[in-house]
Amino acid sequence: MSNNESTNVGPEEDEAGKRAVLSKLVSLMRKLAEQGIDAQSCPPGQRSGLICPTCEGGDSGEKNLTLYIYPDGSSAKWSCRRKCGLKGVVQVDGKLVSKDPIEKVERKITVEGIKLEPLCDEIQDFFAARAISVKTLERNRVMQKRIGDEIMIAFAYWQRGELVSCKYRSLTKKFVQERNTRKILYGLDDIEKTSEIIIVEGEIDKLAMEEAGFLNCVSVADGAPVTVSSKEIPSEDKDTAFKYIWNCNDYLKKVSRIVLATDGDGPGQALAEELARRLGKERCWLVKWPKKSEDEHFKDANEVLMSKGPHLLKEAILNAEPYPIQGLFPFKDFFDEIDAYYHRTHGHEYGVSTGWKNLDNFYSVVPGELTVVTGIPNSGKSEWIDAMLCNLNHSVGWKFAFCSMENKVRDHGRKLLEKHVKKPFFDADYGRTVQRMSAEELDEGKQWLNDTFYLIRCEMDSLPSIEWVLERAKAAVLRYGIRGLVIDPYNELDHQRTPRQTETEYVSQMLTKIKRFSQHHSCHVWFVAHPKQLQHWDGSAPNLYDISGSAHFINKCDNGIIVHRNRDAKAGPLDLVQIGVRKVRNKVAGQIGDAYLCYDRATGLYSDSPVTPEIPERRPSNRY
Ligand SMILES: Nc1ncnc2c1ncn2[C@@H]1O[C@H](COP(=O)(O)OP(=O)(O)OP(=O)(O)O)[C@@H](O)[C@H]1O
Repeated sequence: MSNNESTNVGPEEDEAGKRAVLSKLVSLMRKLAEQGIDAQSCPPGQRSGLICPTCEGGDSGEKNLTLYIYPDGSSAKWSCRRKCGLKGVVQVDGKLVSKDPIEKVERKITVEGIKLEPLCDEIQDFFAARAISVKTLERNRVMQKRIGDEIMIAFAYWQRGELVSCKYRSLTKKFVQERNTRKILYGLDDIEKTSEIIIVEGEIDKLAMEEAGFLNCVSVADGAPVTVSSKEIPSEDKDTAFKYIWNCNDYLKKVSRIVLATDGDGPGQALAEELARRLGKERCWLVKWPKKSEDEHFKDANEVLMSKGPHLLKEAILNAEPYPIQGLFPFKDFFDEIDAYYHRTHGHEYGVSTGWKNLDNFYSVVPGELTVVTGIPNSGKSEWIDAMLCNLNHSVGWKFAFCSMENKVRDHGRKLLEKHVKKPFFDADYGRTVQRMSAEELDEGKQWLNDTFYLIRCEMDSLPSIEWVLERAKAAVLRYGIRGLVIDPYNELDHQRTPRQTETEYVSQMLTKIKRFSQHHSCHVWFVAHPKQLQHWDGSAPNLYDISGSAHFINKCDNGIIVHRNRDAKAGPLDLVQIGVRKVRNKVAGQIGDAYLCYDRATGLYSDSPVTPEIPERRPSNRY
């Protein structure tokens, strides 16, 4: 109403209007009271919270019913925020428009009303053939009904002494259900006082369970879905296929252990999954039916009872396994792997020797691990890794992928060929002592290069991201069967961080990705990282903590190695190389310590050094 209109209304008319609204409100309150809603204290024009007359606010008795009375007193609407489904609208001059699905569909039935009869001999024989006793049939009040000229088994659905619904099954396996009755679980009263229950897929399976001594069993009311739904679980009022679960929630919510003994076929397992999704997987166990033959399992409880008897059925139920929860495993799921490890059937369980006896005690190469290699510039990190890969290829035939952005391909090829052929590529100064490799040796070497190494190179101007590199490495595992990946060096990758990400967080996440790749593909990764600019460097070997970027390199790697070479003729031979193993997570693979190798400039090969001199380390640390 506009301001103009309100000023035009006289005091008498105003009073008459108020009286009309009041009279409508009185009628409305009466109509609401008929619905069990006491709206006496609810002012019109605003939402009020009341206790729902259907669900009574659950155990906590909360005021979940929202009632709204229109300001003119002409009508009111309500809905319950709990999942009882009560909704409705009432008009003073019109009828109740109830939206309550239960009100609409629920029919009250009785044994006499739906004309149930005691079981005839034929049906008793049918059950006897299925190993179901008369005693069990009687306790479950299984009856029969004539529909047309057919006699059907009547499975009565009781709840606290009241007949709620009835399902009929002909001997030829046709099913009919009493229409417009409330859907509940079959045998519901049997689980009222138990904390452990069994859910089966059919009424006859419920009876079979009783023969095996389990009374605490219910059957679903409807059959099984064909597959598991890919959608979220619908809200209670829309979850029509599983209405029987929601309707029995008061019984089910008290239960701590639920054994799902649905059929072993696809739909039966889909039903188990749908039930577990609704009931909570953490309190569900799953039955695996025993074997029927070499490659077939029994389908359900009744089949096991008929073929193997009550003891085996009982055993199957007692052997139910915890329902699988994604990401949560019992240790026994890994026993095959542990056995294979113990018997060393996969190979390389102790790690593969790098090819140098001096290093065998400290470091060997285990598939699926991450080794971080550091050392000051020009210390020979790349040379040593290349030499090791050549050794690994010669000893166990492994293949590798290189992501080494600093190397020109032809230079890298030259260095690898020299190690393989054991001769210099050129007859330049560095190799004058040994004869140059022949053209034939080059050809054979090229073939070996091609069969052994794969190159991950970003042809674009931009630097590759770690994800980009790992994607190609994965392809190399699948296509060529590589067993190792070298990323050399770390600072040649694109390290764009999100605005809020610290370098530490970034490094941690990057290394997690690398480790996941290496473990998943059983592929060893060597990751070369440079140390920070060392101030006042005295020529000694750096420490793992000197790696530029973050301490995560040391924390996350399985092995940490420092390559260092002597550049002081007074301190020892100039070809002497120190391989400092500073971290070994897996004691099977090695231990902390130093090995000394000799470097041959002509061929780029390393050999075991006969001497083990003391080369002082910068900032000695007892951490690694
Ligand atoms: N012990 C050694 N004695 C003499 N020269 C060596 C020795 N080790 C490596 N070199 C030479 O040093 C050069 C650099 O080696 P390499 O590229 O492997 O070092 P790096 O530590 O990986 O260097 P950067 O950190 O710059 O990548 C190569 O020419 C190699 O032949």
